[in-house]
Amino acid sequence: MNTNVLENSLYELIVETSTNLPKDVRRAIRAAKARENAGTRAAMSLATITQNIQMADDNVSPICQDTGLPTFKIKTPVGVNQMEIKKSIHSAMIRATKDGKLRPNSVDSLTGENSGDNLGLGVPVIKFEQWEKDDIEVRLILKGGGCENKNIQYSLPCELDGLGRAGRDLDGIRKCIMHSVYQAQGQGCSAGFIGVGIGGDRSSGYDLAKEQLFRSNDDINPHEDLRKLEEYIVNNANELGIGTMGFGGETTLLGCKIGVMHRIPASFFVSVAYNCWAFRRLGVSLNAETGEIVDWMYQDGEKISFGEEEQQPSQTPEEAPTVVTLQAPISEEDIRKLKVGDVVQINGMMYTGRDAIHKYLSTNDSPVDLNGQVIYHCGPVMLKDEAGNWHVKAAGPTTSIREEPYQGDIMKRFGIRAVIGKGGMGPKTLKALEEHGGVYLNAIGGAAQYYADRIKSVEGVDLMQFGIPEAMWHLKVEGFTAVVTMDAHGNSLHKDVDQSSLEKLSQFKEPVFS
Ligand SMILES: O=C(O)C[C@H](O)C(=O)O
Ligand code: SF4
Repeated sequence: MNTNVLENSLYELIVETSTNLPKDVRRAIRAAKARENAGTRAAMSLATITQNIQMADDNVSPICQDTGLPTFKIKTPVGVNQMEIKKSIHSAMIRATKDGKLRPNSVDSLTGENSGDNLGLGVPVIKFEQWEKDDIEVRLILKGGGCENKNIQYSLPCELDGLGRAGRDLDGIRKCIMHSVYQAQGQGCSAGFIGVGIGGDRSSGYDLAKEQLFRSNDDINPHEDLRKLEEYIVNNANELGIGTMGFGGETTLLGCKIGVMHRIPASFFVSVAYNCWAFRRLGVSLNAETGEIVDWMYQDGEKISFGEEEQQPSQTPEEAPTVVTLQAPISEEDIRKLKVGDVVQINGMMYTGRDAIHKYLSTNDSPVDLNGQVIYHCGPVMLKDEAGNWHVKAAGPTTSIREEPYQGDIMKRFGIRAVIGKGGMGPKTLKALEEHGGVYLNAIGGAAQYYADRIKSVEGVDLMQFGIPEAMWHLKVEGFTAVVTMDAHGNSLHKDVDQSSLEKLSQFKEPVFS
């Protein structure tokens, strides 16, 4: 096999997977958009999502800045050199990272050092299998961290919030899956897709769950009980009212695929792999002699483009939210005027800060004056040009709840007035927002192209020792739009949606499959 051709084919697979959402996923998102009522937060969020999908297509740039943990699943005919394929994957990954199609995402778990090229111990994940066919099949999923963190594994029997006892039967499984959707709230960038593995042990159960994410969203489960369960879950999970980004709404779940395997008598696991709407998985068939791509997977049917006319749903004046323009630095008085539900448009500076920065600021001084400023929970994809200037390639929000232990104290200590992220924060931050005069602003998770477009220049960077995604980038923005979901008056949309969805979950307590 010609290794250059093979490397090019794998490079193409990586770039397409990161930038071009598969057709089955696009169909599900389009259907969800059609279900939302015009003017609601869910409809506006879905309009941003579809606009972002289109921008990623047009710019050939990452749909989401978190290009995830790459997992390759490969089937080869007998006699193909698997070590050669592995080497070509590694060089294709390095190239895709240099070209800004992947974020440098591989971090040493002990030192925190980013390898810079997306390679590392166990990264990327590559799994080989042999088969009888003549072609090589390579499937790739780029699974982001926010949704991965919402995976959950149940050991039956167990007691579940809102649902009571889940026993070792089909109905207990049903309860676990309903609960898994509830517990993800908006933090895995709903509306999501779930893969479920029934049985196995803790590791093979999760493998089976992830295997389901490689099924086409439109396929029909040949196992009749599982087909019924999949249908039940998609229909009823959408009654939970969590909605896009956890803002409330008609669609919470876009797909559910369930697989089953045997278990040993003492164990009964139900493992759920949650994937965000930015469901990046594709596959190719390669000619085993030449390494050329002969076919693409998941690409049946018409390609759905999300054109201009679809972008903004029409709004009646009374439904339209209040839009407030903020110029950073922002005064306490202006912040206290904001209420949950307001839409803000930010102009001026914002500073990125995520996990490493929050930990750092809890015991160190800030490299810049943050008084009145805005912190953006974001780990962007950045590229340096030949003149040494940085450019933003993708820059959506990251899950904020991870900063809950630090956020309130840091806001007070440095005088920060607003934090932007996604998925909301908890009671400690809510209390600090009230005491100090601060707001939490929710941006649309995954909309990395949409937000990159609002960033007009990169004015500087600090704490680069933490690596590109974790450094503190100084960004100048214009018209950066986000929704107030936690205000300085003790209100939190996240708390409200959590409570109302728990009440709705409890309506699914009675047995269905007994
Ligand atoms: O790492 C990121 O940029 C985002 C992450 O995927 C998240 O959802 O929190
Ligand atoms: S930010 Fe959201 S869309 Fe992007 S990888 Fe994380 S969970 Fe997925």
